[in-house]
Amino acid sequence: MAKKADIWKPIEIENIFTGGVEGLIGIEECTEYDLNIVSKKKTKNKLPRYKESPIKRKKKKIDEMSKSKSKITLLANDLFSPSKCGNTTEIEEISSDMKLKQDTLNLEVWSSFGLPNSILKAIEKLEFTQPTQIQSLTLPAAILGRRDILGAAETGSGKTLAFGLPILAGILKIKEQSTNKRISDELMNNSDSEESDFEKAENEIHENEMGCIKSINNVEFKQKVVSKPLYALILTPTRELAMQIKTHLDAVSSQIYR
Ligand SMILES: Nc1ncnc2c1ncn2[C@@H]1O[C@H](COP(=O)(O)OP(=O)(O)OP(=O)(O)O)[C@@H](O)[C@H]1O
Repeated sequence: MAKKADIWKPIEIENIFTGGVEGLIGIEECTEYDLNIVSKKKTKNKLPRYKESPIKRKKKKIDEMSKSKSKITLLANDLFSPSKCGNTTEIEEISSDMKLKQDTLNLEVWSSFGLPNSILKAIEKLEFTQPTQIQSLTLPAAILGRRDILGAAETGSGKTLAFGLPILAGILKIKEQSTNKRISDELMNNSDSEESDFEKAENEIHENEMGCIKSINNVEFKQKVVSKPLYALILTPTRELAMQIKTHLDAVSSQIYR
């Protein structure tokens, strides 16, 4: 890991909330990063040799960016604040390890971020052999450090999985905990244990249920509320982006439950 510096900075949120929430909400931003825009020569009279789908183009771009460390120099040396997370030695080890392995194709670097095995398998199946830079910087902080992160990186740099994988990892953890609890309850009560309403609702959920919603003004809610737990809510400025994120996270989660 590069030298420690205060690159992630707390954002003052005074005057936004009227008290009573101190310590509950904290936002940090990373401002000191460079985007080295690679200028492209104008090809006025030249037609493109071939056309690729936008997804293929993005994936290709990601592969190129993962190989070339110089294109985005996004440094976040203070991913984990020692006061909040404690074990900085472990974090530094992970990060330096990560740097060494960045050019090689293996899953060790992904697993050093604390991702569960099922997600690692999904990543392998999707052939995301190494994380992109924004993913390397955010995943350990979000999963191991349980930090809230405000990150920025250029389009096509892999931001969706940077926030999506911690969400999926968190959901898997909740599900694992509730399964363990159910098993231990059953053992304790010699089976026949009553499920709580929450557990019942949770069990009704299709394993891979993800959806896009659109907002409509002045909606009247019907009395009957479906009591399914909401594990995560991702808000996007456009419906197109919501669909893109859903497709992307579906691609990972469908591999998890295969
Ligand atoms: N680690 C990775 N290795 C290879 N491909 C990846 C990796 N992470 C993401 N991708 C692929 O790169 C493409 C772009 O990723 P993504 O859509 O997350 O970028 P983004 O930064 O969110 O872009 P935008 O700003 O346009 O929303 C997707 O097709 C995705 O499948």
